[in-house]
Amino acid sequence: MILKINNLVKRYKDVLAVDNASISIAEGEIYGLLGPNGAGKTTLISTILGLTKYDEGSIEIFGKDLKKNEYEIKKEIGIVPQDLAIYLDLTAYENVEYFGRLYGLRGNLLKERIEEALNFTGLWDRRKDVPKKFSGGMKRRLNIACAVMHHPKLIIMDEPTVGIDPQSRNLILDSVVKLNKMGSTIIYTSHYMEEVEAICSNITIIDHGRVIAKGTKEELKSMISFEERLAIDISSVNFNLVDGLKKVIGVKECSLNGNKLLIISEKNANNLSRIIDVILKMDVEIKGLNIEKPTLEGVFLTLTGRSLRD
Ligand SMILES: Nc1ncnc2c1ncn2[C@@H]1O[C@H](COP(=O)(O)OP(=O)(O)OP(=O)(O)O)[C@@H](O)[C@H]1O
Repeated sequence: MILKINNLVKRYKDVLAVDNASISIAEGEIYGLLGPNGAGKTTLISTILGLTKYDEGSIEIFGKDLKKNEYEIKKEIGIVPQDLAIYLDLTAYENVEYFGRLYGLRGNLLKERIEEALNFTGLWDRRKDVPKKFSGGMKRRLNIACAVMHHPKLIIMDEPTVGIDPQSRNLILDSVVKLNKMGSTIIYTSHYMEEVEAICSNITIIDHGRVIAKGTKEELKSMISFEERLAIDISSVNFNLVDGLKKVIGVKECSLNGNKLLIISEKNANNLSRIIDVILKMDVEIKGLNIEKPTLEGVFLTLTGRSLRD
């Protein structure tokens, strides 16, 4: 395991920010930490980085106790914080160079890594510009270039796509996948479930400082996929249709709302072709069909009764 958090507790006076959390992350993963604002993601990350002291539990990184090996461990971690950590008066190139020197890189290796980091964040052509002239998304990308240019074993990204344009967002998501392929394990925190769904292999969902669910995307979704929902737009209303569809094996419920049929079937009913057959035999045309799949947002909603978004 690259990171092992056991029964971690962190209190800020009366606020229990992390409540007995246990998380294990294997090498090579893009691991998603998903939770709404205030769930405790940032606190969890600062304890992993040794920036915030915790009250109970333990943290092991690269198989070593964090408290006893903090300096050695931190050298191998790259952090992309929520707040920008770049120098607005230095050029993009000088910013990455500055961090490279801090990590102890010199000479040709330093030059290679600067070029690599600026290229894969899409900023090489803007290397001579100062970030004062950059958009929010470009500044965020420069932040990433600075944080990862030393090829750390573990990269922690704290909501790197909040409030930025879609082009920068896509570039950042692509660069996360590239960094992972280049050998880094990545912890990615977000409250955008579609991002976590797109890039993460394993996910922990936290709420009010507690781990409320963890597993692969499929495992999490199967927690709520005890039924399958199908919405069908039809050309004309035929009331015999609902009765006919209710007789199809596996159909639990069928209702008609205007020209839209909603059919709920048991999980793995495999009855789509039978359903279509029944509709077409009644001379009703199918205008559209949508199989509603379970989402991580749905998992969160089912477990907490609330949406992930503010
Ligand atoms: N320094 C602090 N002092 C007191 N309370 C704090 C402090 N930092 C965080 N908290 C509280 O701890 C809880 C967890 O906050 P945290 O910032 O870790 O959540 P988060 O999931 O990262 O949210 P966000 O996405 O908004 O950053 C919140 O209730 C927050 O108000």
